[in-house]
Amino acid sequence: MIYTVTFNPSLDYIIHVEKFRAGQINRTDEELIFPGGKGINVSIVLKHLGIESTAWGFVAGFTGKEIEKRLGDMGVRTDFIVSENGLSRINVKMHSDEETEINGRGPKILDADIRKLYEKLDGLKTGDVLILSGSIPSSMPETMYMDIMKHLQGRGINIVVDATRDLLVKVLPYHPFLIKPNNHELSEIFGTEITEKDDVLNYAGKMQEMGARNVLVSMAGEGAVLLTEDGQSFRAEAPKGKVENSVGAGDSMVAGFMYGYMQDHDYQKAFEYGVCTGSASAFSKELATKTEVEALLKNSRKCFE
Ligand SMILES: Nc1ncnc2c1ncn2[C@@H]1O[C@H](COP(=O)(O)OP(=O)(O)O)[C@@H](O)[C@H]1O
Ligand SMILES: O=P(O)(O)OC[C@H]1O[C@](O)(COP(=O)(O)O)[C@@H](O)[C@@H]1O
Repeated sequence: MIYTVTFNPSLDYIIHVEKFRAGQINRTDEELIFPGGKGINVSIVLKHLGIESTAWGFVAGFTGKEIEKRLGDMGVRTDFIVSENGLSRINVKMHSDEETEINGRGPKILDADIRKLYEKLDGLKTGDVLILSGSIPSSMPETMYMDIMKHLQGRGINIVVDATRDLLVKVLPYHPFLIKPNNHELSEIFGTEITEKDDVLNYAGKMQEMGARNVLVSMAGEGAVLLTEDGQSFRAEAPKGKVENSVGAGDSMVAGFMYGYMQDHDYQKAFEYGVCTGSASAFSKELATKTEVEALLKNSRKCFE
């Protein structure tokens, strides 16, 4: 069974403003609202690909209720912990000449809420997949993901981590099955700009030396690279298409990779599904559907040569 954990779910409010001017009144010409947060997006895309998962995490207030309701309408199974403190955030994604994002801090999560999460984690079984994804509310320690991995050590659970900076670096000694930084996040970790695929692979290798098993690095419109625990490396150009909304492309990539991997444990296939699912989401207003992913896979063979 697959479980995703989203510490800081959101309602993603996606707006289009023809010409955004800072410091002035701007008006939108299109508004969309979706449940979001990285683990939640992974659960939605897995559902689109035909795989059931359960979305765990913390929700609060009326926004939290709306997130839960919308996921239920999509057929995504949720088992959230309802926090009595504040509101789940609304993250604004503005498309104008550029894409601008303002992500909220999120509600305060109490120790009692965290204990409830650990009760759920204690029910995990050998072979389960746990996907820890996204930021944590600012009230929580940067050791949170590491603490969870430490707690689950030796239980045979495959853990995927998609997070930034310390939250990610601290889990490496606990050997996550997969990490998916983008090249900018990798650059932040190593304090140097990493843009070329050769360099990305080199730094992905350093993340492996620090303990990661498989390292998938996304590079938005430049594609991706993968370094596997059995010593293989893969590179891909990004499939070509018109970008409609790249929010959730990284999460879609994680879902696509896990879907591809679960077919027959083949890393090439996992990588191809990962890249094409990421791009299919970027080329669509909403998160990718299975039909969109498979059409892109068929038409993007050149990207993997
Ligand atoms: N502009 C784009 N054109 C084509 N594919 C894209 C584009 N942006 C993202 N993707 C696809 O989605 C994947 C993840 O995107 P990326 O933006 O790197 O992730 P994140 O959202 O985590 O930063 C990329 O590796 C690529 O396959
Ligand atoms: O938890 P964070 O890092 O603040 O990110 C939350 C945001 O990331 C998203 O999950 C999208 O992530 P990606 O574009 O990186 O795939 C949004 O749905 C959400 O608003």
